[in-house]
Amino acid sequence: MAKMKPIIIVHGGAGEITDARVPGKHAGVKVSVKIGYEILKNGGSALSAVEMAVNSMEKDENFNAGYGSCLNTNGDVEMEASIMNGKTLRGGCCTLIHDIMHPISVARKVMEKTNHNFIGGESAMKFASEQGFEILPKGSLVTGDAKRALEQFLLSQQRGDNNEFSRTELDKHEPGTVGAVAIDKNGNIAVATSTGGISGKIPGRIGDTPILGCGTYADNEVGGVSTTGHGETIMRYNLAQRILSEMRYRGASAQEATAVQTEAMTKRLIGTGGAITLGKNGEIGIHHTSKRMSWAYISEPNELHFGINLV
Ligand SMILES: NC(=O)C[C@H](N)C(=O)O
Repeated sequence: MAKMKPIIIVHGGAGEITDARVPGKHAGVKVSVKIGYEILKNGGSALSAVEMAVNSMEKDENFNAGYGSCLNTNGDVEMEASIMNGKTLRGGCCTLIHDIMHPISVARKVMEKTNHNFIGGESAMKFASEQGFEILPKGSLVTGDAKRALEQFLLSQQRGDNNEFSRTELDKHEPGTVGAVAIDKNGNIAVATSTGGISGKIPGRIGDTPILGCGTYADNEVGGVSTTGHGETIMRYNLAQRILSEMRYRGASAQEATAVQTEAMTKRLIGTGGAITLGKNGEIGIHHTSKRMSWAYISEPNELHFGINLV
């Protein structure tokens, strides 16, 4: 296969994102994308690059994944993640994970060590433990910010100003899902997305992030997409798959497809979100209908770009 120039793009979540949160977001996505690019530059696989890029944001409390995840109504963390290999179209997904720092690595094990795509709940916890993942003491991933976000949610519910879509105020307190899309020197594409979901979710709620075609999709023949935003909306719209279809069947560029489909989703279903996309030749797409979405990418030769506002 022809040698490709490696490239990686990451996101740190779509939402309201207050000014106070911007520096932490910028710092976190920059660290993440550098880790991923270093792997690609040294000949590593796109899969390892996206996994490690996401790992770095999972342990950073500026993001809603791993440590710092949003809390459900019981005040507990329930996380979910998915990873996909664009060469084989194999995917690994997990949900209802708790007390594990790196759900994306559990997802990778599901992909590589089982004949299945998706494992959830206590069986997924058992699987993770058998695979050697450390199960942290209960509550280890809960941060003060996540507790405050849940308090805001409960208050807004009492006030009755919390409908399905208008989470604008709530959003300000949430730190944002994480994702990464990469192409390695062999032209293989991989995508990874990891989240704590949304504050005040019903225990057991499953969102878009662990679902292939919604939160994550990779296909070497077209490209890769990782999404973030209102999960119920993204799931119903199949946002990642729609962006890739726009590229495959209409010949749209990665940027055009990402913008057209993200806008169309919000127009049709109200809920907002965003996506990062790489076309199979390394073209970039970044768009969001939320106020902000933090992102960063590095392409040859070592050029780092990052941002958070719509351009
Ligand atoms: N901030 C996010 O992207 C949340 C995630 N999409 C969910 O609804 O679970």
